[in-house]
Amino acid sequence: MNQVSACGLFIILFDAVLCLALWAGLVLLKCSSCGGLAGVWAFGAAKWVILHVFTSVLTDGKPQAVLRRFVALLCLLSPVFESGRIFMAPPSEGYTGPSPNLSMLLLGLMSSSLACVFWENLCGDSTKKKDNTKQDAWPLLVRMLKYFKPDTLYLIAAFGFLILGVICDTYIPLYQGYVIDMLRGELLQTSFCYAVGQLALVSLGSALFSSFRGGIFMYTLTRLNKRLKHLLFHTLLQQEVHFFEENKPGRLSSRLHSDVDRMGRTVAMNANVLVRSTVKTCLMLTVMLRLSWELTVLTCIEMPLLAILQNKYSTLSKELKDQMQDCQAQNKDLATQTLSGIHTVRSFKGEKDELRRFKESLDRMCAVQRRSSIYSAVFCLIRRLVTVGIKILMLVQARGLISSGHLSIGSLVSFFLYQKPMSNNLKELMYCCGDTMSTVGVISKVFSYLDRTPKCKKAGELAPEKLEGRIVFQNVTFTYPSSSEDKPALKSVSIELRPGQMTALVGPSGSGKTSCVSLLKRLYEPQEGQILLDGEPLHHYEPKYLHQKMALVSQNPVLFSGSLKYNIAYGLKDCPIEKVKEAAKKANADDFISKLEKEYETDIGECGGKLSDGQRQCIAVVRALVREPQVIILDEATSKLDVEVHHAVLQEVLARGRTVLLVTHQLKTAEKADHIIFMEKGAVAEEGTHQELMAKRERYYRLKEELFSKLI
Ligand SMILES: Nc1ncnc2c1ncn2[C@@H]1O[C@H](COP(=O)(O)OP(=O)(O)OP(=O)(O)O)[C@@H](O)[C@H]1O
Repeated sequence: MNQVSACGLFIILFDAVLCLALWAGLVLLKCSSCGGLAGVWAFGAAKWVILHVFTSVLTDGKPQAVLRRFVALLCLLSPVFESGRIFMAPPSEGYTGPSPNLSMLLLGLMSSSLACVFWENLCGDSTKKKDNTKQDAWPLLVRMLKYFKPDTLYLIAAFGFLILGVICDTYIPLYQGYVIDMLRGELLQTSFCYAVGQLALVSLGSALFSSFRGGIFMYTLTRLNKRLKHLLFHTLLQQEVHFFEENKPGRLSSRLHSDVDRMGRTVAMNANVLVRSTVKTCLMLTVMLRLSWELTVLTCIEMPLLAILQNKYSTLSKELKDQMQDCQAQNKDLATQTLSGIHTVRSFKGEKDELRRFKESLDRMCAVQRRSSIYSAVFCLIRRLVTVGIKILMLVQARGLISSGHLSIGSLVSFFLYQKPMSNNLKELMYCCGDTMSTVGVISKVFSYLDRTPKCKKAGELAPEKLEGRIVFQNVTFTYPSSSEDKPALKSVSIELRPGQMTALVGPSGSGKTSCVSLLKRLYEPQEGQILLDGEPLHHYEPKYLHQKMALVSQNPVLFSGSLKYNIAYGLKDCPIEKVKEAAKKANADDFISKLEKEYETDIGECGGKLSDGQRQCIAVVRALVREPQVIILDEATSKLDVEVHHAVLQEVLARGRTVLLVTHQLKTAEKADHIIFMEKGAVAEEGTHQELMAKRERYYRLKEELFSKLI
């Protein structure tokens, strides 16, 4: 930074020398002008080249961007200023160019240096960051606009009404000024009535077109939201199970609802504001320049100052908005988790802990909100100060113009009537740019979900009419995506499940039983080895067919709110009630269902909360049976059933030569199994019939006892 300041100082000195040389030359040659505006621009351009070379020499050919900007400012400020002066000067006055004046030289140097310092301090640091954001933002915004394609006609109508409304809006203050000027008694009554008529017409047009525009925009936005939410939900449902382990439901639901709403609203509303404010600003600027260019220039000075302020504020508030969103998602997750697990929280007396965690999360959110409100207050204060200062200058200028007869009172009133909406337009423009940029984060997150390709194998098409149900695990090794690679849940597991037989997977907690089931249901894919169903790899089968032919009943089945029939026939198209009843009878569930008030139409409440654990398991068994599967997996599925129901279920599932896989912790609950596979630490430890394994176990305990007694 010091090196940049030193170079800047040298550049200023060199520039002063160049300017002095020019003016000394002019004085010596007794030239009264430097060649008019063309001369000023030519000198500016020549100076730019010389200063650029000088800066390159100073910085060994690698001038910093800030120095390049400073050089450009030093060389171009004077020509731009002089061009402005000609443009504003009355046409009668001839232009001879700037006079050789030392104070003008100093003024030019000072204003360039101040402008440079002001710009670099306020915007310099973030320029690079912003450039990147802008680069990322454009493709996202363009892509977002593409989602409006099906609503093109609505949009054309809405923007058409918008432009018509804006045109009418713009002329309202002008006609108000005319009406005020017509109030003087000496003017004709008809002229007054004509002016009032014009005012009424544009006011009516403005109201009519604006309401049409608003209605059509809202309708278009609703359609867009519906489309985007549908698309996002569809994409989410395609993702593999691991995705849902990484992304909490609260966060996904927040993306699906608030984020999609926000991105649609922001882009649609801001496009609306952008067009409206741009058209309005151009029209108003034309009318204001016609009324008084001096007052217009003063109004325009306010704009860059407010723009810089707004820019800085938008960058800061974008960061805070992102933080705020994360805090909100975290809060939502915490609340959902606690409320949905209220039974566990209550039974462990965890209310205090949960309350403390929730309060900590709220505190974090409050801290972000506090920072946001401080920034907002400081921004408001500075903005107000700038606005008031400019207003005072305008009043002083207006007094001079009225007393010299260049401005009428009606025109001044019209001007002031334009001034407020004009600065509002600019504020809206700046706000909508900032707001759009701050929504880019949200848009990119939603798009990242939309673009995500599920990490599942391509769905197969195999759907044979007849399925035997022979399942073979061939050297299957599997590690959960969220686990480290050296901790596989299954290590080279090779097992066979035969049709017409019940095979039991027995083992202690964490031995890998559920992992086998998850692979069978294709919730995950093994890293090594393969699983064959009737000799074909599982992923060759059509997913819907596979899940229908291979039904899972888990220990804690998930039921949905709705009727019993809806839950039993879940995912099946046109499943008649007779079929549902038949399956319920097989699982001994028909008895308790027929005693319910509305039988199969009874609403079982949120997550089946109105049923007992055993009844929920029973419904899960019926849900599996109604699909008429060839393979049934019972993962501790009958642990909460009565003994008779348990036996009835086992008998039923074994009927029709089905392949049955029973998953249990204890050997004794697997006594009905034809074949038992004992698992330990993710591998098959032993295999055999119930008697064989029990005999082995008895031998093992006997040996242990003998050894123990010998030792004693
Ligand atoms: N979603 C998961 N992410 C990471 N690791 C997991 C996940 N689920 C299970 N594991 C790990 O995989 C290993 C095998 O777990 P698995 O659930 O298959 O055992 P299990 O025999 O079914 O246990 P239990 O009888 O208690 O259900 C364990 O070490 C466990 O920590």
